[in-house]
Amino acid sequence: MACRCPRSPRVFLPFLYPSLFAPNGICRSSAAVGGARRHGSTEAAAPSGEPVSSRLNPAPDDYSMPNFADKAKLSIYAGAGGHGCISFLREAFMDDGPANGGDGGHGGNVYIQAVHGETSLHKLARRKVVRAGRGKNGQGSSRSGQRGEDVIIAVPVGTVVREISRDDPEAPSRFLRRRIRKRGTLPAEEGPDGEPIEDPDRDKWLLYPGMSSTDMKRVALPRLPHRDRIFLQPRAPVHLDLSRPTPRPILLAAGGLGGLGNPHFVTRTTPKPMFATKGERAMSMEIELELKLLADVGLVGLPNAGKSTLLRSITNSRTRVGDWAFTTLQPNIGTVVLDNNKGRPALTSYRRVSNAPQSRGDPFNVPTGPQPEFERRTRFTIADIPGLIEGAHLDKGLGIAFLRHVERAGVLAFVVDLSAGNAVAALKALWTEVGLYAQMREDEERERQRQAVVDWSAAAGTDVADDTFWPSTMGLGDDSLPAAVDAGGLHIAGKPWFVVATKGDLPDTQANFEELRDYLAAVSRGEEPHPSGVEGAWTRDCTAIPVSAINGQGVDRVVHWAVGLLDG
Ligand SMILES: Nc1nc2c(ncn2[C@@H]2O[C@H](COP(=O)(O)OP(=O)(O)OP(=O)(O)O)[C@@H](O)[C@H]2O)c(=O)[nH]1
Ligand SMILES: [Mg+2]
Repeated sequence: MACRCPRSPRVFLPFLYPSLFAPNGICRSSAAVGGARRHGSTEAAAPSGEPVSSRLNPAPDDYSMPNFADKAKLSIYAGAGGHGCISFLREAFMDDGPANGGDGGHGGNVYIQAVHGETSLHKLARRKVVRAGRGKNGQGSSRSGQRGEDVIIAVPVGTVVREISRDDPEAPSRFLRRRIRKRGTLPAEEGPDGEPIEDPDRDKWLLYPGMSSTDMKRVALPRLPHRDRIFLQPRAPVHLDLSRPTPRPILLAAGGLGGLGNPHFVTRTTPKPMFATKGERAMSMEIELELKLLADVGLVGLPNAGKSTLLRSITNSRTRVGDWAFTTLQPNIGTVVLDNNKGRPALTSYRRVSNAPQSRGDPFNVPTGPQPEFERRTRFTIADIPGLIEGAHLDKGLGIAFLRHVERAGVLAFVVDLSAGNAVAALKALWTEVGLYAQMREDEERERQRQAVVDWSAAAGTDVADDTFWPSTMGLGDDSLPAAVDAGGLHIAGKPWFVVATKGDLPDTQANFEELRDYLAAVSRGEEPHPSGVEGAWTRDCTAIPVSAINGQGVDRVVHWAVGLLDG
């Protein structure tokens, strides 16, 4: 019986209806599979004329697609402190015993920690709200309330955390209290008509519920005792660049202090205090998380150039491959194993181990004895991102935002299809987009730094003492962007790079390759400017490696060359 599925344009079929191409698909027709999927493929054909699927030339439905998100916005709420308790001992023959109200428990803190094993922010993007536990109220018989539960937000290594806003309801009264402590009393001009303004701490007290309203008005409350915070709230705005795993969680929002029970206020004149303090209200914060994958080599290319096939050919990745543009819709990371510790390594490579102190204010930079300067590299990672098209910076195609995942790569590999027009023009177009992306990032970073100069400390509820302890901007990586903010695009153009010329197996590609090779030789000699046009960019040894990734030919050279550049 004839297939009842309409014959759509071949290019879109596998993308929209991969099930039609499944080995057991209902409407699978050999014409559709053989024709739509293969673009100039040189693979062996079965006697029926249908191409043989292989790992490097897989069916469109033969791929793995883990959940992935590289951005997330979170509202985080620290826990409020539990209230102190007003209670008196009651026992047989003692109906009016001493005060024995317990203290309230402190609120839970919210921390963040970069850990290996996390690869995406999709769970956090869905979660949206993170709340630490509230401290429990104190109880009679001097029983203190339980502390609220802490929450640790686990993020992948490579995550940048930015504070958007914070709300600390305790900040104004903490600020006033600090001034009172400094000057002894509130300045007269701060009250209306020169009257001293009402005690800002009045609403911090809990009064015994059995008191009459007149007693409540008349009760003489002592001065709120000064209490040091156990956890110092980081200064606003928080900016963390977690480009390494953090050995300990980093505090984002500190929980409120628990209230004090009535025994704290026993004095000779007030032996039976009918009051206790409330727990502090919790602070909340809006943060933005941005994941910049940390791969050693980043693949950059036009759509359909063969990036994913190349990744499959040198790693065990199961990224999707297809003969249409934008097959890849999210970044994929593959690992090239140089030494699986089972015999002779494929390649001997050493990577430099940084002994230098980590950048600005890293509180975890505890030297742990002498370290070797080099260590053996047993593997390296490659990131494959969606294809870039000309005008991607104007949001054409999938835009240029995915370049953030190769921004921190040690080496860039430009993948150019030799069968798809002039390779030199393609390379220049790619570099133009990369250059514009670099410019955009630097502008963004400059703007962010300009905003961070504003002193938010009083209004934002910062604990003054923590200025000395915790810088608002902390980079845990040597390559964090702020250092390169005035780099004029060099933070990307300064990286070592090379070109992988794919589909070399197709006819009439040799002349194209030779033109590309001659152009790169001229760039290396300094006769041609760097394709991005950036002054001082890396042009030391620009080369093009011809490969036929679909047949696995020439790809070993890509690995060797990449390792050579990574080793420096
Ligand atoms: N003949 C030949 N075809 C290749 C080669 N490399 C890839 N292809 C084919 O080119 C098409 C596109 O390959 P992909 O690896 O999906 O290309 P991509 O650059 O990842 O594409 P996007 O994900 O859309 O950016 C597929 O049909 C591959 O089979 C090659 O070396 N030779
Ligand atoms: Mg792809």
